[in-house]
Amino acid sequence: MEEMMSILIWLTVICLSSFCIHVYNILWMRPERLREKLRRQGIKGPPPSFLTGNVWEMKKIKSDLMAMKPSNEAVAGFPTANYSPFIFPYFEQWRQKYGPTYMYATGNVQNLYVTDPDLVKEICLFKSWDLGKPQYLIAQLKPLLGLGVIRANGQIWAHQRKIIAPQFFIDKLKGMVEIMVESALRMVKSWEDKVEKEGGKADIRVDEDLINFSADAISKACFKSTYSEGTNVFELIRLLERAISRTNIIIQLPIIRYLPTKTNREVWRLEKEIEKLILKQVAGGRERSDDEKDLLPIILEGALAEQLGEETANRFVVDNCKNIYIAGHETVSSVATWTLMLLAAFPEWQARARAEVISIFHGQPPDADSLHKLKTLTMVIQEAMRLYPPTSFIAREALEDLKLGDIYIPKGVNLWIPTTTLHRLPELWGEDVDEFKPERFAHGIYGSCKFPQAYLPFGNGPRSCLGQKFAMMELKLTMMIQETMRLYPPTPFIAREAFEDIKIGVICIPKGVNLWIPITTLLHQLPEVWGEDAGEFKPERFAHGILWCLQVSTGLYTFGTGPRSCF
Ligand code: HEM
Repeated sequence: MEEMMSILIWLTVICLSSFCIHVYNILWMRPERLREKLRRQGIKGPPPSFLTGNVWEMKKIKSDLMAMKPSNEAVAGFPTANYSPFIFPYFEQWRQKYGPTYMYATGNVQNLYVTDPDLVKEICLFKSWDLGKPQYLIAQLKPLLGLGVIRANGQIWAHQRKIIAPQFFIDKLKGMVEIMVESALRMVKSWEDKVEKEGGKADIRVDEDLINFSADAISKACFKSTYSEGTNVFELIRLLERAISRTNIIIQLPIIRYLPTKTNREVWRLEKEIEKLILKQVAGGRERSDDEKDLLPIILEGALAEQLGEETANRFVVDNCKNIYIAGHETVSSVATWTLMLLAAFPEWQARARAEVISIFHGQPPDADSLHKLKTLTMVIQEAMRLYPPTSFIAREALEDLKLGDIYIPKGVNLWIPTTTLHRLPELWGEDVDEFKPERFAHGIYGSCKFPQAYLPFGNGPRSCLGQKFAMMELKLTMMIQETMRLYPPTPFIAREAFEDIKIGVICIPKGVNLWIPITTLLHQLPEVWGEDAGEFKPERFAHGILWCLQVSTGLYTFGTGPRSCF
């Protein structure tokens, strides 16, 4: 009996120590071996701590920065100043110290930060499946993205990309213009109603509306015919997104995701509900004729034709529905919001973009064929995405040992390309890198900077954004709303009250009198201001900017003018 006990004790000790060795190996030895291989090639980086890597240092650098007041220089540069050193101060500091390519660790995940343009190009254009999306992110975001096209690797990814990509070819997208216009018009109408209801002026949270607009457009593309049920799916996906963001963890141990914590239980419940709803709608959608089919049933049929089997095909549709929604709504709304902001801050570009829209569409509803003619608007959007790319990083993991340029990357290293930094490197873009200059794109992306592969709002190469054309169409259509502003500005009146007796021009205005300037009826269509053809769409009036086309310099009141103008 005693002998048995001692054997049991020994066995327990052996099991426990091998478990501890295993955990120690995962948490420290494995990343340390990767670091050693990188160090031997001359790659440097901040020294990591056990368990947390460089996370505490990142937090400290950030909190030190937050404790300081923003410099006047940064404030003065708004809205185009470089924000990257404020949001990711650790990356900027380390880049100054260790050069354009350095290593750092987040918990037990070993990373390589890359801003060397040649290496960036190699990474993006690398075709082998040995380079894929980071595995730890796949695990962390599994309930949200499953094994859909955004996170999948290897054969599974290739299958999905092959089926989904054709749905975003230009001939398929043509049919979506109508859907997008419908969503955009609904948004503008809601603004007009609000302005009217609130007596001629209203505060509008444009960013929130644009998120709803882009979500609306994606919902309709996926679930055209069962749109209202589709909206429910996307509401649940938003809840799931929020729940997952609460499970952010530093140390990557798979077991944490299986513990029945409150958040994990909520995530599991939402996952099930979403799956049930999507499959119900896809089943209904499949019964429709080919012409009326929505995106998801088409994807499902593609998956079945690839002989993936019913269960895998269902999984494929559910995951990719979530993927398309997540990839496509906040990215588009972020670019749309920044573009509107920049157009408001740079009225000369606003006028040029508007003139172009009017000259091409003559007040007619937009169609897909004419959208590509909007050269100025395209330049403006491209410059907005350079200054404010919605995706801050392109991420990859070496799934096998591989060589990129002169660097040997051991299996397990994660590569991070910071687009926000690459888009602001003076050595690539010139000394005016922080200025809003859409004209840098006058000869396309290839003529825009010394190393065009460093312009990565949509990524580049085999994993580049599938929805790029869809997004550009959506963005151009959103911006076209601007075009209607001269004849139909969202604010019909500019209102002021005289708080004292004052003199304006030759008129004495007594205290208490309210002044109403009717933008719509008078100024934007006034023949004395715009000429006898005031009521017509005439783009050429903006050919040399706003001031040139007006007979009085402040006739374009879309955003107001002077000290109380829209900022
Ligand atoms: C302005 C809007 C958008 C931006 C800036 C954007 C940006 C990106 C970026 C940076 C990537 C990763 C590229 C890489 O890792 O190399 C990506 C991937 C992807 N995007 Fe977009 N995206 C936008 C809109 C959309 C829309 C509207 C959709 C769908 C309707 C979409 C679907 C996808 C998909 C499916 C992928 C994964 C592709 C793959 O891994 O094979 N995106 N996007």
